Amino acid sequence: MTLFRIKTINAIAPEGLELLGDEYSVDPEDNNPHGIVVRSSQVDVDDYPELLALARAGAGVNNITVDKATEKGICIFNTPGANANAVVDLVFPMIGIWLRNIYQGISFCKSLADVPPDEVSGEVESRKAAFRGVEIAGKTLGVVGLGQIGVRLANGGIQRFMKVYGFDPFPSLDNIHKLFSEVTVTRAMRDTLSQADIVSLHLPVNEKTRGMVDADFIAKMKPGAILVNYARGPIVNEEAVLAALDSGHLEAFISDFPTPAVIAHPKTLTTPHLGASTTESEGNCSRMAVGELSAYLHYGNITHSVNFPNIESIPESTVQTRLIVINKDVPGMIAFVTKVLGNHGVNIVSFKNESNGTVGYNIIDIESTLDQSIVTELEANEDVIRTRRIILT
Ligand SMILES: NC(=O)C1=CN([C@@H]2O[C@H](COP(=O)(O)OP(=O)(O)OC[C@H]3O[C@@H](n4cnc5c(N)ncnc54)[C@H](O)[C@@H]3O)[C@@H](O)[C@H]2O)C=CC1
Ligand SMILES: O=C(O)CCC(=O)C(=O)O
Repeated sequence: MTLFRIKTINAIAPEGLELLGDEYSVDPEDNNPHGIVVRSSQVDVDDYPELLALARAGAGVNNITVDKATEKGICIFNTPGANANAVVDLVFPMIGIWLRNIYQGISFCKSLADVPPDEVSGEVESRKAAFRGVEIAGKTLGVVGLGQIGVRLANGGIQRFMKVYGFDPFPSLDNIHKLFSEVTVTRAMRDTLSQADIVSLHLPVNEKTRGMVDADFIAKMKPGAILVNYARGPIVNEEAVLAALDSGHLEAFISDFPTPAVIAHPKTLTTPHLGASTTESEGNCSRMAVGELSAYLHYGNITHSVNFPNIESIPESTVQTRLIVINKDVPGMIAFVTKVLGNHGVNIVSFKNESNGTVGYNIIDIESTLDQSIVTELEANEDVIRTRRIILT
């Protein structure tokens, strides 16, 4: 029997979707789903009246109306780290492609297709000097954003015999602990920028970082440095970058977010938002997204939400009803919920609460059914955002 309707948007790897059992329908055409799995397409949660949760199979959630979702009690997940290796696995080759003039070298080889066969090796040897490059080893890498991707990139730089500097204004302890000790973490961004031959961006786009890479940012970079953007297009002020490429202050701009002006510039290399596009990464993201979504839909448990607190509670076998109360994070809500339930003689087996400063989330296990009238009473409180009654079988 179908309990939950899932809508997929974009190509979601089957490895994850296959984990959903018979209780789920999965349909890209479903316009009234309980859950959504999406990659980079724009999603406005207002378009889905019964939506409970959305999982972004990836890291960035700038394509989703997260603030609206919070107001409506819709849980938004992402899949931290699931595609990080794929990004790192592309950024280093892209830097190498620029430094070693690979692109020009490949075009040159293609141009030899019409040359008589006995002349090809002569042409190769006599003209290859034009494509001489420089090595990654020995260069200094600056990583802006030491999250899942940034830490792997910084460590990868050390493994490639680079000097590595990194900056992050809000580093998580988990990520910092994974950094190799050879990486220098600077307290100010300018100290990373001023040291680096190659600056790579690995931070989210938000109201604080939109346009962050402007003329001032670029002026703090070493003359002749290379800028790499595999984070998000709008973090970079394109005009400032193009001006710096023209003046020579930047040697090159390597980006996953092509625009007409960037593509047209001779000192750029672009890929079509390919950072996460590997079989392995798509499988990882899909499996993680589906796991998060099903734990939420079945049990109300939360891991890796970007707008709700993390919380997990395993129900006792005697529990019949799991009541979820999602509320604004204001004082007195636990007392309010327990009072309403107590007034109606409801025996609480387990009460678990977490908050993230904006949303309070309560998992309340009950050994009986729960009347709709009690839920209605809870929902009448203006600080209650949403409730769910999950019947455990
Ligand atoms: N090109 C692609 O296909 C992909 C792009 N991305 C982009 O890369 C971004 C980073 O991904 P993850 O490392 O997985 O995320 P993450 O959340 O693990 O790390 C982001 C880091 O950026 C830091 N940060 C925030 N504001 C900052 C600022 N002003 N300056 C420096 N650091 C700042 C955060 O503190 C955090 O440590 C994502 O938000 C996404 O936009 C992610 C995956 C694939
Ligand atoms: O799913 C994709 O291809 C894009 C991945 C991405 O940009 C992200 O995870 O933030």
